[in-house]
Amino acid sequence: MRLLVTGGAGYIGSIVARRLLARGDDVTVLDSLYRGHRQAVPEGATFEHVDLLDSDATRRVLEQGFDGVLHFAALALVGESVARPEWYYRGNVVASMNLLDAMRAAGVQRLVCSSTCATYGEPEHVPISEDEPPSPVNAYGNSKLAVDRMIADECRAHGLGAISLRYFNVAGASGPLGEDHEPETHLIPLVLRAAAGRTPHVSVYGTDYPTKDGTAVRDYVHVEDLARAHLLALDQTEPGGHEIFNLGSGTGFSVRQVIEAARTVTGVDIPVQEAARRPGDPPRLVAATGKAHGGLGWTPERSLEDMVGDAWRWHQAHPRGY
Ligand SMILES: NC(=O)c1ccc[n+]([C@@H]2O[C@H](COP(=O)([O-])OP(=O)(O)OC[C@H]3O[C@@H](n4cnc5c(N)ncnc54)[C@H](O)[C@@H]3O)[C@@H](O)[C@H]2O)c1
Ligand SMILES: O=c1ccn([C@@H]2O[C@H](COP(=O)(O)OP(=O)(O)O[C@H]3O[C@H](CO)[C@H](O)[C@H](O)[C@H]3O)[C@@H](O)[C@H]2O)c(=O)[nH]1
Repeated sequence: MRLLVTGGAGYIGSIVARRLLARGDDVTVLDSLYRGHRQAVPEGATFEHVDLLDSDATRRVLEQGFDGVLHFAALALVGESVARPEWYYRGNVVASMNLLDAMRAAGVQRLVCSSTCATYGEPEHVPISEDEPPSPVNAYGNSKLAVDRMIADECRAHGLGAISLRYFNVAGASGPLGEDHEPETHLIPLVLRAAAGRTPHVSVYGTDYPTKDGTAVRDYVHVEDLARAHLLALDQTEPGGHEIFNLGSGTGFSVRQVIEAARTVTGVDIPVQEAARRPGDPPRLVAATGKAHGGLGWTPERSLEDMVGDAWRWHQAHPRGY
């Protein structure tokens, strides 16, 4: 297939793009490089240095003709979204609207879009199924939910076939590609920075959560397992249909358990500093896995130790990132 990958210079998009190339697809990466890295665009992909907020440039890229789009490009920092919500509505909602306009004009009929468990906010039922009413608690989640709804309406009105994949906590690396965010806010890369001695300690945000050890629980999924789900989703879009799938392992790990796994993998007694809760962090987010298993035929295969181990190897090979 001829595919466009928006955000393909970023963490998850680059790894999915590499996998698509490996199965023989023709891949174009569109990225503004605002948060991504030119070096992360996999060899063999065509690169378009374009911002989705530039509607004319976006339209010109789509006019090249594609069988489908995988849409990863987004702003994705919860804290930043609370401080600057207008960036998030523009960068996620307006940018995605420009993409849909350009796809419609060019007659592109397949879309797989990155969504997030942040759309559920602080859910009433955990494990979280796709039927849980969305109720985001920050502008990031609100903007991503708006994108999912916009896509659903586009499908109904204009016959697009789309799948929104709601990732839980993505981690790990894949060959030459890994996680290099600046600023970095995610737990696993920060734990590994402390293990490498780049920071004096890792902070544990909140030790008074109603969980087994008092720290927040998340559902971690390996980026390679996630990449495989995208390939399955791409082949299952139905004209006029929009489906949502939660992507997680179904198992929750606390912050302390993640740090313990990193101590085992690295052999370093990683220093920890207990700190206050990070505002807006729910106590426990774990995916219900039934719909992705039944509907996509997807089950994650890699463990927390695999994620931490692969991220550690990547970190050691790229101590300063790309
Ligand atoms: N990392 C996670 O744990 C996680 C969890 C849930 C959902 N997601 C979603 O997955 C997607 C990818 O996340 P990531 O961690 O790889 O992020 P990332 O920041 O590494 O990658 C995003 C890429 O999009 C590009 N981009 C942003 N705005 C753009 C624009 N207007 N035009 C063109 N390019 C633009 C950035 O330059 C960057 O390369 C996002 O949509 C995010 O919301 C990520
Ligand atoms: O230095 C740190 C960093 C994080 N944490 C804790 O570790 C857990 C995981 O935090 P991350 O920042 O790694 O991930 P989040 O669960 O906050 O965020 C993830 O889920 C969000 C939805 O809630 C978004 O989709 C986001 O893109 C995705 O990375 C949280 O309880 C957080 O408080 C720490 O204790 N110390």
